[in-house]
Amino acid sequence: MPVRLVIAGPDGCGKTALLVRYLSKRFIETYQSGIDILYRHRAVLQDSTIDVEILDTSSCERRGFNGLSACLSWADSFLFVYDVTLLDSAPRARLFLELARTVRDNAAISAGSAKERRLPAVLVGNKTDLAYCGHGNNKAEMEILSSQFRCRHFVTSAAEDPKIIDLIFTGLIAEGHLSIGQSHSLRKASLPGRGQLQQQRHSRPSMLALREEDLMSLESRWLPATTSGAKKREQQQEQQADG
Ligand SMILES: Nc1nc2c(ncn2[C@@H]2O[C@H](COP(=O)(O)OP(=O)(O)OP(=O)(O)O)[C@@H](O)[C@H]2O)c(=O)[nH]1
Repeated sequence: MPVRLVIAGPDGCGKTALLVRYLSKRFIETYQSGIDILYRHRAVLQDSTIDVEILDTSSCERRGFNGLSACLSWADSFLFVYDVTLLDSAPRARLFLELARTVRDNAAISAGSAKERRLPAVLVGNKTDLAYCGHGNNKAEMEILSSQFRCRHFVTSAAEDPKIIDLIFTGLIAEGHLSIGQSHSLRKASLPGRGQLQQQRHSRPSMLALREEDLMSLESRWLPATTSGAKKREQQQEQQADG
């Protein structure tokens, strides 16, 4: 049974760059954007090989709460990426973590299992090589978040830090592999195939039933944060282009 890993985060934070760096050891300037891609990979960890499926998501915030929930409920572990140069990363990362927490808790309730003590997730701040562009000063907030959700936190650069990226992915795969026996009943059986993933990007696939109050409190915060985040990023990109 392969370990399933989902990579999520705001547009352009470097999700694909991190994954490509891990898989190919290379950094490429331009990647295809706007589609989900499922990678199948065989990881070698301490003399054993582990099959891994890694879903590189796109347009996470625009697809909204339900679309992202469906991906999260498929996975064994999560990698949430944020861009260290942006000011509004902490509240946006919190939404991703809260959504993952809600999905996992509801899956545990449905399966009659105990809720997990810690989230099988890693929070990764990317683009440290661009910190001169105006570091979002998120570090303390991110540390608080990672301790609240009991997940690890790293800052790195897909452009410059291949060793840390390798450690992040191999650690998460090893963790997923260890926990798979306990938690596989919490997963959804399947994810749409690659072609369908592209077609269904903005649709609302079936998902685990979420409690009404969780849904309202999370979804109401999800949409405004998305809009303001996208606006700020556009403004920052314009400023960088002008400068
Ligand atoms: N300088 C620098 N640029 C980076 C780094 N990581 C990614 N980038 C650049 O940031 C841009 C976006 O990277 P992607 O990997 O496509 O980001 P993404 O999160 O997959 O984007 P979407 O698929 O649109 O959500 C690309 O131009 C990358 O080359 C980094 O660590 N340093």
